[in-house]
Amino acid sequence: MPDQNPTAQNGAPDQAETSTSVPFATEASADGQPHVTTPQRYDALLLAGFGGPEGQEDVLPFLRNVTAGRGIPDERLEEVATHYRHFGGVSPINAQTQQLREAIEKELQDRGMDLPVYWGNRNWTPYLEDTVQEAAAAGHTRLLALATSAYSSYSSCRQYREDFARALLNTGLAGTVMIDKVRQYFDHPGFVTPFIEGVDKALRQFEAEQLAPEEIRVLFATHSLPSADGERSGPPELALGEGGAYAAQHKAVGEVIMEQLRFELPSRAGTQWELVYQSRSGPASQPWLEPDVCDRIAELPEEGIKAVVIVPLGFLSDHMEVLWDLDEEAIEAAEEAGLRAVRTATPGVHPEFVKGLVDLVQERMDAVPVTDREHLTTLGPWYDVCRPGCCENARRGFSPAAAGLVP
Ligand SMILES: CC1=C(CCC(=O)O)c2cc3nc(cc4[nH]c(cc5[nH]c(cc1n2)c(C)c5CCC(=O)O)c(CCC(=O)O)c4C)C(CCC(=O)O)=C3C
Ligand SMILES: [Fe+2]
Repeated sequence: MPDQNPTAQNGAPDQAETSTSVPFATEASADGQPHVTTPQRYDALLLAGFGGPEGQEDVLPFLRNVTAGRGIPDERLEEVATHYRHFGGVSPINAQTQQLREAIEKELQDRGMDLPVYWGNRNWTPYLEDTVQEAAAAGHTRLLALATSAYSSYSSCRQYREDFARALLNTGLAGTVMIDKVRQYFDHPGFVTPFIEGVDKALRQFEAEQLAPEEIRVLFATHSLPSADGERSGPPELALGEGGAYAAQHKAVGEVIMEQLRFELPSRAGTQWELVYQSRSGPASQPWLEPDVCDRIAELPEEGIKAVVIVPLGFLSDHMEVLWDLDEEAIEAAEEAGLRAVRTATPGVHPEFVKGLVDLVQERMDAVPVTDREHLTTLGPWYDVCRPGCCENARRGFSPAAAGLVP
């Protein structure tokens, strides 16, 4: 019998979960193609979020859920706890995911699409497991998931797929309910447009202050990962090396944003950009993706930089990683370095982003041919169905995952 414990379970998989014979290959992947080529009838959407604490007493249990079995040192957890405590123990992420859910519901309604939107989290209530059970009880058995994460890596893609598999196993719904997942949307115009607007606005501000293009640096910031997870991000056959598909996707999106802004204003050709990482945890002995945003900011004055545009490229909303690690720490690093600094907006519930997400759902239901799928980089359009071995966790063994092709 699978464990019925309703809390998030990030620990070692139990016996039932290590079996590779669990039927998670969905109908959508049955033809073995990376893209879904036959129209699909989904009967509900599953918005899969990260989750965050709702009060001081939730902070430690939440952090334990996030880090279970992941070897994050206690000092780091205590430090991260103070970030949450500073905001009354409440992360804004749950309210933001709820707003996104409402915006998606409205967009679906406006298009006459009859799909209920269920919301479940990885690390806090409402837990995915309870949500899947609720959807099934209401008769919804063909779920299309949208995760609040645009890129490929264990933390940002596969872990959600493992969460889905675990939810199905723990509720006894594996084989009854299927969960497919919308492709990673890092290069979908709906995701990229809000960033283009934000960087444009910030550059205009600095340009109006008579800063030369060469004196402005655009820093695209994303969550750091253990280097081993970076290397394994994306399907193994792509073999993208250091940083893997995760870094390659961010760099490709950064390039598209800058190209667009230089096209609008050629004088911006002198403004350079780079990809930086934030929110590193893990033991100091373990290599993580670098450079760190604050370390880079400290070095920039020597390179003649006077202002930085800090772009939260890896995130969807202004949650704690943005409000603390960027708005407090990176902004403070810029002040110490004597740099002007602006942090640009996240997609949030920008109408283009919401429309883009619903376009992705529609594309999947209609099995739109790959040649007609919106994508702004040569890496895309990303796979509908994750390939075997995609984004595997370098630190733990195999766990079954839904929404992927079984080898
Ligand atoms: C790639 C990535 C994203 C982006 C994709 C996505 O959005 O999914 C992301 C988002 C987020 N990360 C968040 C919070 C945390 N992440 C942690 C820890 C970790 N994140 C990792 C990666 C990522 N994380 C990793 C490799 C770890 C190490 C432990 C592990 O291997 O799992 C820890 C533990 C303490 C610490 O180590 O910092 C916390 C508290 C919140 C919620 C913020 C809020 O509450 O408002 C959000 C949106
Ligand atoms: Fe994180």
